[in-house]
Amino acid sequence: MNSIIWSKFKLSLLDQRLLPLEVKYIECTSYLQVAEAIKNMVVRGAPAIGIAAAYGVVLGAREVFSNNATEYEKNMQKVFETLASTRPTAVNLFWALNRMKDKFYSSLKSDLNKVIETLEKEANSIYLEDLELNKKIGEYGASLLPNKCTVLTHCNAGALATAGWGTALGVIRSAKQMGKDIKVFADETRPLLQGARLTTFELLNDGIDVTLISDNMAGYVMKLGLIDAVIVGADRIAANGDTANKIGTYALSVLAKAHKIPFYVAAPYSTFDLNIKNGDEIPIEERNHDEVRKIFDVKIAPENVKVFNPSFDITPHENITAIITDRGIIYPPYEENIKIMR
Ligand SMILES: CSC[C@H]1O[C@H](OP(=O)(O)O)[C@H](O)[C@@H]1O
Repeated sequence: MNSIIWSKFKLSLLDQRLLPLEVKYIECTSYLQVAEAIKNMVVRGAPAIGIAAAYGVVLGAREVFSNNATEYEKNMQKVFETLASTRPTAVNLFWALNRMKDKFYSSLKSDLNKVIETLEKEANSIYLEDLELNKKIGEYGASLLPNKCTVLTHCNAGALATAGWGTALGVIRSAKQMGKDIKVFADETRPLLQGARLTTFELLNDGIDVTLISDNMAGYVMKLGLIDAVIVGADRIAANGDTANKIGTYALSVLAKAHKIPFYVAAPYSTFDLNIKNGDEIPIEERNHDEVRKIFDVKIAPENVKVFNPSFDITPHENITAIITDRGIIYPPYEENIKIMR
């Protein structure tokens, strides 16, 4: 099931807020609609956010087109700024927008009338490249797993969070494809339940054995000896290997370390931000408090209760056994070995 479908100047986004209860696409014909969709998590997942924003630039380039290059450049600055302001943590958003910005300025100089066509080609290549990256991540990661293995994962780092196949779930898919006996425990992942709603949905659709647990069960499941490895996705990886991922990932890494269970991060090169030294520099998005007070709009807490709702946390590189990438598996010392991602 594609989370993102582009057809000439219309971007259809699978409304992931409704899954698994309803399959519905939101059709965007304006960059402002794409920005809203990213902000409201219609589309979510670091690579998917970057891909959607890239197509948002294509729509914007058509909406604000001007035959006057200076005016067009000014108009497009607003498009880039609007899309960049949607969510702060996943570096893939800024990576994709920078690629589109470079293409815009280079094509502006060559042929004003070819700008939109050039941008559409770039957005398509970002989409198709992500699919290839995920397959490579899958192959490298699957080689790490024993023939019979139970993996715990958190949130959704699957086909719905990417152009397809997935990063953490891509490793699981590739391992199954290699004939390995893979079972999965999926954390529900409060507050928006990407694990319960999206990961189980994907894995059941693929016939992969998945057991849903609430987040607070992870430690006990590890203590019972049911977990052989933890594999999660990422939203931004710093130059020392510190990794931003869905809230709850840090706690999982501490539990895995305590139980001597390997903890893997799976991510493409577009998730690395080697301009920042460590995780302290990664902006952590804080989201609407009702995301914690409600589930599917049903109140589960007093409406006037105070809430703290960080959408991500930082897993220190010391807790990460290895980072599985499209260029190979990176082991500590990360500051040295992460250089293959430059
Ligand atoms: C393949 S990266 C997916 C990554 O993005 C998720 O966050 P969100 O659902 O808020 O976009 C989560 O951190 C996943 O690991």
